Amino acid sequence: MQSLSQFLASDASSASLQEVLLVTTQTCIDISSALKKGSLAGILGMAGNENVQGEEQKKLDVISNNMLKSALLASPAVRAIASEEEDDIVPANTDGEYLIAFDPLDGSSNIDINSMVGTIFSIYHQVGSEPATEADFLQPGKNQVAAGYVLYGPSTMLVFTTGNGVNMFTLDVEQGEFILTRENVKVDNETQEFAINMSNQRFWSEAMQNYVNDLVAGKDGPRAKNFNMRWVAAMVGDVHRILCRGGIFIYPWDKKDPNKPGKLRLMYEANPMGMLLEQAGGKAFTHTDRILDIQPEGIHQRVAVVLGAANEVDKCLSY
Ligand SMILES: O=P(O)(O)OC[C@H]1O[C@](O)(COP(=O)(O)O)[C@@H](O)[C@@H]1O
Ligand SMILES: [Mg+2]
Ligand SMILES: [Mg+2]
Repeated sequence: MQSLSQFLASDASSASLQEVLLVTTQTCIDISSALKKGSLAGILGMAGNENVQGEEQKKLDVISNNMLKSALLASPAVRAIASEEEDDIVPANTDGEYLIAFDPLDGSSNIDINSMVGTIFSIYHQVGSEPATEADFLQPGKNQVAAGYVLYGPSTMLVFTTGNGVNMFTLDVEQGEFILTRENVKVDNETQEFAINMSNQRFWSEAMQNYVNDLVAGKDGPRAKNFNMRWVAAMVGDVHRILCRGGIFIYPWDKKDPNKPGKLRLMYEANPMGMLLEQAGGKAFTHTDRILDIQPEGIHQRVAVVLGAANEVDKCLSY
């Protein structure tokens, strides 16, 4: 039974990257404990604010953001952070080597129904020698040195990569540490399961409507096989299912709100999940581009996402 710190020591990560990963994941253990208390701690419900993207913040969005922020800013290895719940980047230590972007609580609409949520993180090298600016964060996802998530489900799981494959850890609640429980996860090239929010169907491109119609047509349609559908409403839960048993996840471009051509955030959601999927042998694209190749224009940028089983992603894009 290998603990996270033992694993990291053998994973060829630098001491400072190990430090950043340990601080991040230890804070997620604290977030997990807070989530377990739920209503008893008076932490459910709305915070009464909006984030920079005009989304209403839940109390737990703010609590988990503040927990990660204060832990990471105190770590000497951290140069700056960027968060879905912060308007701007927050500089940390001038000698820090790493930039951390995170979605402190993904799927926060699930909190009030006691369903799956998670924390997603993405780590880059600081490039310049000056105090960090937003421009330092605007690196394509292929520059990530590590990426992962912590899923707060029936058990709390850590899934991450440092570019040497994807490994899964389960929180041992008694010991308060993550234990390696699944090594070198791979996603099958083929699948019969898709995830998309069907209620947006009328807003999608014609090509996306045709693709999903053909999935739903099952054995009687051009794909000649039946597909199952799942939607957790937390990307972290949908991606975890794909890493565990395969599938394709799509949050496509839609015309519902012209200011939001994609819903998911490039830096906090698409890039870290894209790196995980590629490391597991899958693919991650927008409608046209490999997600990890996108040159970000802003830290809160949104993109369309098609990720999962390699052959199914190719099939989707071929429409
Ligand atoms: O409301 P919808 O359309 O089901 O969208 C769900 C998607 O939105 C997100 O919840 C956005 O994440 P946040 O909770 O961090 O804003 C994704 O995790 C998820 O895939
Ligand atoms: Mg999210
Ligand atoms: Mg969030």
